[in-house]
Amino acid sequence: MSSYLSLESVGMEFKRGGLTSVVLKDVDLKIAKGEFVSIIGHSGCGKSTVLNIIAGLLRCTSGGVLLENREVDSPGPDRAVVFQNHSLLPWLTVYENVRLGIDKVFGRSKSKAERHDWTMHNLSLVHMDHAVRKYPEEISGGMKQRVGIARALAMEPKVLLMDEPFGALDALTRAHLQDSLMEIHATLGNTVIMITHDVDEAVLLSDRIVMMTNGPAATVGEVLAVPLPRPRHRLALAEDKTYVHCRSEVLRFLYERHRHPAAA
Ligand SMILES: Nc1ncnc2c1ncn2[C@@H]1O[C@H](COP(=O)(O)OP(=O)(O)OP(=O)(O)O)[C@@H](O)[C@H]1O
Repeated sequence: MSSYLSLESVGMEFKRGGLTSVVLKDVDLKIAKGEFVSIIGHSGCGKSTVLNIIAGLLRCTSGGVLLENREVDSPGPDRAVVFQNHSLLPWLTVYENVRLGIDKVFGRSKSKAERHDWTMHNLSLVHMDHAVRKYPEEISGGMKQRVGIARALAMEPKVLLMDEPFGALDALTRAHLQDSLMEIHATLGNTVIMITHDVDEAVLLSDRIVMMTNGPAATVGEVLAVPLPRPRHRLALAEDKTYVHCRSEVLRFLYERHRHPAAA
């Protein structure tokens, strides 16, 4: 069966001077359309490297990535990335930051009025349509991440790639953004791959959690399905048996079966 996105025996080596370091080895993963997948693993195991290979920002040294059966070998608007620290252009307003990418990708296919509407639509998806005239320095960290997500969604990517998107935010803001992301995923049905260090975040948001072994030569250790119905509500889940079980499975993987060498 062919999958929507597939990583086939992906390997990555970095060469520096005469030294070669094997970061990833035989990473195999198949992701279905509309699936929400989290990648979790100890610091430095290679999560960002996996994401950057899918994004086309890095080329793997063996194996390959297929999206709808076509090989991924360069960045493209079909794979939008949201990083931990927002990458908004400080001299542009919230509106202009989102509009810029829309003009670039849809300059020919959408009229000016349609591009305006599309900008506003995506800003309202992340509840930022009230701040269109503000500059990045005038809004909070959480708001900047919202705008970054709007900018990524506006590309209508086939896959939304998120590298610890909420890692720099306080717990409350993080919870709000997680709820918004679940809402967006429910509305648009996008395929999402998210790196996180937060076990609760992984269980709350994901259909499956990919747990990576420690490097060097890191690979997929285990994949945990999260069979919780949606919509999911954090308060109701706190004592839900399936939730608690998934949470402890991930913790067990990280702290028993694949304890970080630095902590051993
Ligand atoms: N361009 C590069 N050249 C050499 N080594 C690299 C390069 N990029 C990453 N690495 C190495 O690859 C390994 C994996 O890095 P990566 O950033 O993918 O890990 P990570 O799991 O995302 O870490 P963290 O959770 O701390 O963000 C690290 O040992 C890192 O030093």
